[in-house]
Amino acid sequence: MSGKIILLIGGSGSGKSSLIKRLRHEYERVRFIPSVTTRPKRPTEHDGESYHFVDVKTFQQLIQENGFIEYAHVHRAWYGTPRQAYEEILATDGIVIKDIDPKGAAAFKTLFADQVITIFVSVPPDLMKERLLMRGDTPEFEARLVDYADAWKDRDHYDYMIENIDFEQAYVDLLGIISAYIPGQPSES
Ligand SMILES: Nc1nc2c(ncn2[C@@H]2O[C@H](COP(=O)(O)OP(=O)(O)O)[C@@H](O)[C@H]2O)c(=O)[nH]1
Ligand SMILES: Nc1ncnc2c1ncn2[C@@H]1O[C@H](COP(=O)(O)OP(=O)(O)O)[C@@H](O)[C@H]1O
Repeated sequence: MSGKIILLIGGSGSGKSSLIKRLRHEYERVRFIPSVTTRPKRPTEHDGESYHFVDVKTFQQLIQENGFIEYAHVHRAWYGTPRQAYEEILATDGIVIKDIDPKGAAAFKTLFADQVITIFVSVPPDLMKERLLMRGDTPEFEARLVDYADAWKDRDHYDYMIENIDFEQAYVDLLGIISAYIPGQPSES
């Protein structure tokens, strides 16, 4: 297996999804496989784009069928990485990017070792709070900030760290880390 998995770790509102969205827009060879979650869908989300939204019973069934590479309980919901789609990409020289919680990142490193590149996306807590409020996240808000404080303590465990204050700069920093792994040129769209 020669594919690469880029994992973005960071608190809610650190900008992981925005960085992934921009990268996918510019580099069509970078794949994104939506995870499966029991979290309620946000008004701006569509099923099958950011996530596949399922109920807890369906999630449990997928666990029993060995449908996940890893799964974890984060912020009151379950999240799982679909096994089949990942294994297909990893069997080729594909590149896949995803955001994941620290436990999931550790599981990926154990399973796929050097195929995995972990990047911690940091953001000052006051900006994070502002962005979450702008996104309309009021419930579970404090829990998300506490989780970020925990993740920050472990930031040295990751291969790289980028700071997302200015989005363009953060994106350039991300590209600087991963462009060597992206085959071909940016897409023209
Ligand atoms: N372990 C694991 N964590 C995931 C997966 N998908 C998303 N996450 C993480 O779950 C947390 C919550 O994600 P999300 O509901 O999108 O909230 P947001 O980070 O506030 O936008 C984040 O830390 C994600 O990186 C997955 O498949 N497995
Ligand atoms: N550098 C930035 N400056 C201002 N707003 C940002 C920046 N990065 C992300 N955002 C905004 O902050 C909110 C949370 O970003 P998002 O990418 O959803 O974070 P995450 O996926 O890490 O939870 C979104 O509304 C996004 O547009």
